[in-house]
Amino acid sequence: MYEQIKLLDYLATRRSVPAFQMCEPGPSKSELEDILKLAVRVPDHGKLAPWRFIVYRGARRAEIGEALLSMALVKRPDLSEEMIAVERARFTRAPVVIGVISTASAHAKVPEWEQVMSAGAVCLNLLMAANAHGYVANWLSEWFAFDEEAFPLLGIQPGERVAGFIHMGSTTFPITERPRPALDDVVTWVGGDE
Ligand SMILES: Cc1cc2nc3c(=O)[nH]c(=O)nc-3n(C[C@H](O)[C@H](O)[C@H](O)COP(=O)(O)O)c2cc1C
Repeated sequence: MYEQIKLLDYLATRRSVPAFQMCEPGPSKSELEDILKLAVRVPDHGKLAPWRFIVYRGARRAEIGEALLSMALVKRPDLSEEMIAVERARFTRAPVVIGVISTASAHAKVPEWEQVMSAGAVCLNLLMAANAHGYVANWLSEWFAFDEEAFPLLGIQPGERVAGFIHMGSTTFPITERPRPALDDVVTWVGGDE
């Protein structure tokens, strides 16, 4: 499992697992505290900590799913049975969901863009910290990350934005690789020699 391997091997094989392939157990509260302590160790211009966490656990996850389903049905009363089940299960696929909330705002010295990117770094760090504790994880957003009508339900304040909902748990599925970009497609070399 991930917690036993060398950093280089980890980075070369790290993968997310789809939330619907997750199961119990998820991290305990004390493991989550350890995971969150690791996650906040990110580059953060100005030491503003322009992000915060909302940890969704236990029975409340099912209540949130029911409420999201009600909201989805108001927008799309013709939702298929399959999508009704999907909406209902949004927060119960994984044992733990952590909302990474960007609190970025205008600042005299630190561009808001940099504050937002720091929240993205927190999300990746959360995936890695979960893996280091033996759990699988996935960084999702989904429609309610962009629908401010859902924010009160999720505990998100006006003006805040969702960097991601990080799902964590265990899995019985094999973790498969996915295609990665070819370096030639994404790298421009400037200067240097062979
Ligand atoms: C900001 C962000 C939001 C994402 N939201 C979703 C989503 O809502 N639904 C989805 O299926 N995948 C979403 N993904 C992609 C998943 O994280 C996907 O499983 C991931 O790209 C797998 O990559 P990895 O195996 O390298 O971790 C999102 C990724 C990012 C970076």
